[in-house]
Amino acid sequence: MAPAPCIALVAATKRYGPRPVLDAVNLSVAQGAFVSILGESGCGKTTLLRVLAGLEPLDSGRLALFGEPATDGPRLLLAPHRRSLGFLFQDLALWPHLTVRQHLAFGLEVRRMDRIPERTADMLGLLAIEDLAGRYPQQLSGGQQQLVALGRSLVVNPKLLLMDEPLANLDVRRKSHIRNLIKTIATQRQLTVVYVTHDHREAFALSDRIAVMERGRIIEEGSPDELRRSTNPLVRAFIEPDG
Ligand SMILES: Nc1ncnc2c1ncn2[C@@H]1O[C@H](COP(=O)(O)OP(=O)(O)OP(=O)(O)O)[C@@H](O)[C@H]1O
Repeated sequence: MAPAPCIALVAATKRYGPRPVLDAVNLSVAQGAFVSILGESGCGKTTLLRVLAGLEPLDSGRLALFGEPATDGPRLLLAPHRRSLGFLFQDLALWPHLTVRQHLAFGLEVRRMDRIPERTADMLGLLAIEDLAGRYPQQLSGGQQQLVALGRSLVVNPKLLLMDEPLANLDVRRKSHIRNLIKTIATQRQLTVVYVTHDHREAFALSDRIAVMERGRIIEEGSPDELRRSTNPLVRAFIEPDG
């Protein structure tokens, strides 16, 4: 039997006002897949991630994670900390009073995981930030802060990683460094990744699958090759903005 999809979202609808921000969204993501959600500002990408993380209930529709019911309409059946996921949101939310090492150790302590010093040291090494371990966020560059936030989301060994524009605000060199790092770690650990971006180049470079969102709906979903061949004018306009 095929393993349950990592994410099975069915008819997810969410309103803050009269117009739905998520409008009957269906999304199925296989375990180990790297999926980008591509769409313009305000189309509902962040809201979708928040629903997956369990930070937002739905008005209607349902979500299962790894075959386990997680959200059923307004009811959260699995709390965020029980969803085996890591997230990296646009606002990095680093804590001014914690050092880099303490940021990495924090999630391990909360989850009462073992071997905290070893796991912390391994993550510092993987991200090549050992020399920053004793620094506070205000003593780090933007790119270094981004690495700390990435480390904090990965150190707890999530099965699913949710990323909301993790490369925004970085210069080209740092962008490419962190993008390669994310892809390598995701492949090595067979992580399932949902990666939100409005940059089609990023989505095509990283993903196995891309879902294009427009006004709260997924208007097309497929492999990068399938999307390149799409005849949907909205999709074409999005992937060829200059063409
Ligand atoms: N808590 C909220 N209350 C009211 N409206 C909200 C709330 N959160 C989001 N919205 C609205 O829902 C819509 C979708 O927002 P969302 O943040 O999901 O979009 P997005 O695609 O992630 O945009 P961006 O790329 O700019 O981050 C927007 O019109 C936004 O103003």
